[in-house]
Amino acid sequence: MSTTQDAPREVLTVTNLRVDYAGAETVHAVDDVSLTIRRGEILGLAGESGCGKSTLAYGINQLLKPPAVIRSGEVVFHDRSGTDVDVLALSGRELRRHRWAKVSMVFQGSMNSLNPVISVESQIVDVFRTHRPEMRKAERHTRAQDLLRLVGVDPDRLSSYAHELSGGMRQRVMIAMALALDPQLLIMDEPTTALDVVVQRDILNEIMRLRSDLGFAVLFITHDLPLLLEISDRVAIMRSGKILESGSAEEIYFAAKDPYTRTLLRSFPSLTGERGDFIRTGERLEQEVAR
Ligand SMILES: Nc1ncnc2c1ncn2[C@@H]1O[C@H](COP(=O)(O)OP(=O)(O)OP(=O)(O)O)[C@@H](O)[C@H]1O
Repeated sequence: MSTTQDAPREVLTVTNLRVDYAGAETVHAVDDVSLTIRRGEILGLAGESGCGKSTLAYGINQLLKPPAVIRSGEVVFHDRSGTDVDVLALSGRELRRHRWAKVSMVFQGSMNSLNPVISVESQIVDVFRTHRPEMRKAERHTRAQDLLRLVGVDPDRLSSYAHELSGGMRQRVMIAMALALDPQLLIMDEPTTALDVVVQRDILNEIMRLRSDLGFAVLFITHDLPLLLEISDRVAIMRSGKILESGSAEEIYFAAKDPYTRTLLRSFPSLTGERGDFIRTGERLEQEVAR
């Protein structure tokens, strides 16, 4: 576990964040959002396409590019050392360091961002060369092997190139890279959507196992509410740039307050049928993978 006893309970606080896309017609993509991510939890963010989930995720990690404009608000990262970091005030080297080492991201398309002409090892090792220049070559190699093992990929694959790996393996490599510097928060934006169901389940199991072994928090973004209810400790529902409500997965499932959340729940037959009795512990995930 990487958390220390004195580490703050929260890992990230977003307060009144507003992000617009400027243009002929301004889009208020994130509209006065406040949310807290607790250390070590999986916070699920659900909402229909276009509601602003990705804009919020990019905003949290200061990855937004024009025409996106952060109008107001604050994003504070609470480091395990006890230091608070004003993320939106970071720039240059400080910001790059923050992104890999403190908060890292895995996207749906991440697996396609592996460089096709560089081996898996060189790409993982690059993270260490940049961020841990003091590491010796042998140490970088051992750590790269460990990381692949951690995400369920044979370390022999270090010498492979992206085209020699399946989609699932490539996404696992991206998760390994995201974990390379022991971040305290992992933002995952539809990380398994492009994969087939069995591979998706496998990787989700892995993420849950790693989370409990390593203690990082996860902001998990998807439009797939049933999946989110299964894996999340808490769930936040987003619509038209706003967080409508948030609560434990059980609260959202059994006692959603907002009519929109109830409509969203009803729109997934798997949640209302016999198989909808979700079990969040991961047991069902394992059963499904075993089947
Ligand atoms: N580059 C851009 N320029 C203008 N508007 C944009 C841009 N990117 C996103 N938007 C708009 O901002 C709003 C939020 O988009 P965003 O991609 O954050 O939503 P989302 O919930 O992540 O959707 P999806 O699940 O489809 O990725 C949408 O109305 C979208 O059309």
